[in-house]
Amino acid sequence: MRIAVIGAGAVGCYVGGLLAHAGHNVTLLGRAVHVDAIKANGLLLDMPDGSRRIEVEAVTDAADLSPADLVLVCVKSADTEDAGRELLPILREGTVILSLQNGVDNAEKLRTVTGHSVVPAVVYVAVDMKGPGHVGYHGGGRLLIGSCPESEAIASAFTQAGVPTIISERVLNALWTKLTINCAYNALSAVAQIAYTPMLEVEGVKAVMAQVVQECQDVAAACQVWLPETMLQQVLDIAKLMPDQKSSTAQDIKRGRPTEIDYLNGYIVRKGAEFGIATPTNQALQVMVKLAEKSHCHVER
Ligand SMILES: NC(=O)C1=CN([C@@H]2O[C@H](COP(=O)(O)OP(=O)(O)OC[C@H]3O[C@@H](n4cnc5c(N)ncnc54)[C@H](OP(=O)(O)O)[C@@H]3O)[C@@H](O)[C@H]2O)C=CC1
Ligand SMILES: CC(C)(CO)C(=O)C(=O)O
Repeated sequence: MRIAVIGAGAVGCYVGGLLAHAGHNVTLLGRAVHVDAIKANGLLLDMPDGSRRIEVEAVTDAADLSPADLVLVCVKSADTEDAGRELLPILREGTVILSLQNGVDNAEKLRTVTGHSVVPAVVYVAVDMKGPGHVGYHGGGRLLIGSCPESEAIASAFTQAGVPTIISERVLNALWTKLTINCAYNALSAVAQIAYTPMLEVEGVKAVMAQVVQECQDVAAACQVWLPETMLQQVLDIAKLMPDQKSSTAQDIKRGRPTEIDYLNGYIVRKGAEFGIATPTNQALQVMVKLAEKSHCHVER
């Protein structure tokens, strides 16, 4: 399968690297710092059983990409539309675009920009870039992808490559469930730079999370998405699953990078406003992260 990965960052390098290792024809499109390192030394992937170097094509210019059977969009949500415009020349009639991103409307944005059908995916993996062309793995690894005629072949290729993938007719629900978890954890962990277990021990935190979840449920219902009745319990259980984890938003703030908060709590606020649903807790958390972005913006790169 000819695969183009738009966004040679943590998720793109992890999934693209494993697919290349399994023998697929993969090209990563990314920034020079990572592409130069990958060209010089291969992609370095740290796994629990040791590190491996993977030979994989990498380019910085979309014009150097060949037509693809499968395009994986792995950029942060703020970059989705630009990525969609960049991938237009490599699309053919049968090309499948897969959005490997958090947030619930990236596939829709890509559909609008490309005029092509796009399959959403939920990414249950924790990875980061430890340095140029160097991916660190911290857990998980599964994907849930939406259904399309090619889904079976894609899921099978991914699973064989070490990315266990299942197909779901309810991928939008799963994306909303993940969004709700992100809304409850990411901002609180970010503004305090605190891990989940100590965070939940602070008086009032669970009550704030319950308010966030209720607002997400109300907005989801207005969007015709029904979150599970056990949503709050699922949220609270995350801290037991990853007690020492700090959110990706906390990590972005620490590194002085822009966060995805406008597509997490910010999305709930915007959609709530559209439907006349009050979302004061999500709004307060969004604003707190925007403030933290401003005050921490040159802390650590
Ligand atoms: N990391 C994780 O464990 C998980 C991430 N996700 C989601 O996956 C998505 C990707 O996250 P992640 O991999 O962590 O992000 P990263 O920032 O590590 O990777 C994205 C990379 O794409 C680059 N990029 C952005 N736009 C373009 C473009 N048009 N052409 C080429 N390169 C581009 C970015 O460069 P620059 O920074 O210079 O813009 C960056 O290097 C997000 O939606 C995230 O929420 C979901 C689950 C887990
Ligand atoms: C699930 C969670 C909250 C784990 O840290 C996450 O997805 C994130 O940090 O963005």
